[in-house]
Formats: sequence, C-alpha cells, structure tokens
Amino acid sequence: MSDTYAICDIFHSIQGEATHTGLPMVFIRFSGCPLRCSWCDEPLHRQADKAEHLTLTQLRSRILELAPHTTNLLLTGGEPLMAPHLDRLVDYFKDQGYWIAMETCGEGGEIPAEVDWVTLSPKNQLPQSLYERADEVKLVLGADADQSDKERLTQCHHPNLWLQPRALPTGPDPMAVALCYRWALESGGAWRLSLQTHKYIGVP
Ligand SMILES: Nc1nc2[nH]cc(C(=O)O)c2c(=O)[nH]1
Ligand code: SF4
Repeated sequence: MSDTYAICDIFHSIQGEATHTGLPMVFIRFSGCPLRCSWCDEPLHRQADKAEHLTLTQLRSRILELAPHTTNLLLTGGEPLMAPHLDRLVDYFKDQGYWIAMETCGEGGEIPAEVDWVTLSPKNQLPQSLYERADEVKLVLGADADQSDKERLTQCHHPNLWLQPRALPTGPDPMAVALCYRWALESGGAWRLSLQTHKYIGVP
C-alpha cells in the first residue's frame, strides 16, 4: 500500500512571515506535534481524528486543483518532521519541480536533505547542527517575554534572525509587536521584525 500523510489543511496563500513574506505558496499543514505549547495558535493539528490521510498522488492533485501555477510548497504544522517517510514526500515533489520550504520547531524527526528552505522556530534548546541547517531562525515571543527570553536572543547565532510577535486568538497583539520592535532595535540589527502579515490582511 502507498504511504499516506496525515494532513489537517491545504491552502494557497502568500507566505506571511520572515524572509519570503509576500511569496505565493501552497501550505500543507501536517497533523501532530511533539510539543504542547500552551499558546499554540494551530489547534487543528492536535485533532488527529480530523486529519485526512492522503497519498502522494492525492496530495499532488489537491495542490494542482488549488494552485496550478504555484511551484512553491510550504510544509508546516503541527510539526512536519513527525510525518513518517517525509523524505519520500520531499523527493516526490522535488521531482515534480517544486521548491520546498519547511517550518519546524526542530524536534520530532530528521530534516530531509532535499528541503530547499528551513525556517527553524526553536521552542527548546537545540543542537548547533540544526542552526547550521536552518536558512532562517524565527523566535516567536508573547508580550510576557522576560529576561530569560532576552538571553536566548544573545545565544542565537545565525545570519538570518527574526523576532515574531505571538498573536492573540483575535489577531495581532500590539503589546507583543511593541516588545519585538523594541528588542529588534536593541539588537542593533542582528534581529529583524517579522509580522504575521496574513493576519493583518485577513487571509489564511
Ligand atoms: N499566510 C501564512 N503564512 C504563514 N507562514 C507560516 C505559517 C504557519 O502556519 O506555519 C503561515 C500561515 O498559516 N499563513
Ligand atoms: S511547536 Fe508550534 S505547532 Fe507545536 S505545539 Fe508549539 S506552537 Fe503548536
């Protein structure tokens, strides 16, 4: 039998965050995550019973139906690294000519070698090798971020660092935005501000 992948959402939108803000992509949201962040704004991925189990050919037809001309895919979640045989999915879509980006907390599995762009959004301490594999690092901070979060900034060494305010269930949180703005300024340019632009313009 063919491998299937537990997917809780597929949609076509612009990347709302960090380096590729504004770039059209098809988003594949995987079900499941090894972490349980209390503030997680993607509760869908926890509802395993609501996930669809799709083969690669089914996934491809869904992507083509949604966006026949978009050749950028974003694997997100949940945590895509939890998906068994993720390397087969990545190889399959690379062979079809797609550029593949991934959002990951860095936990739950290995990053397939063929992924073109890795956004690492660390929640815990991670090995240096993951920072070396990442193309950008995005730290998501709430208005309640404290001195220990600020220390994490100074311990993070990467050429492409982003501070992203955590949203409220109702939308962007001005207090978190103000904190990330201030910390970006104080970093002297090491960290940039990433706003979740999709939440400002009301798209997925
Ligand atoms: N537009 C848009 N951009 C995004 N970038 C990362 C997202 C995510 O949920 O991982 C996301 C998302 O859900 N929507
Ligand atoms: S790592 Fe991300 S997807 Fe997983 S529980 Fe935390 S916020 Fe949610």
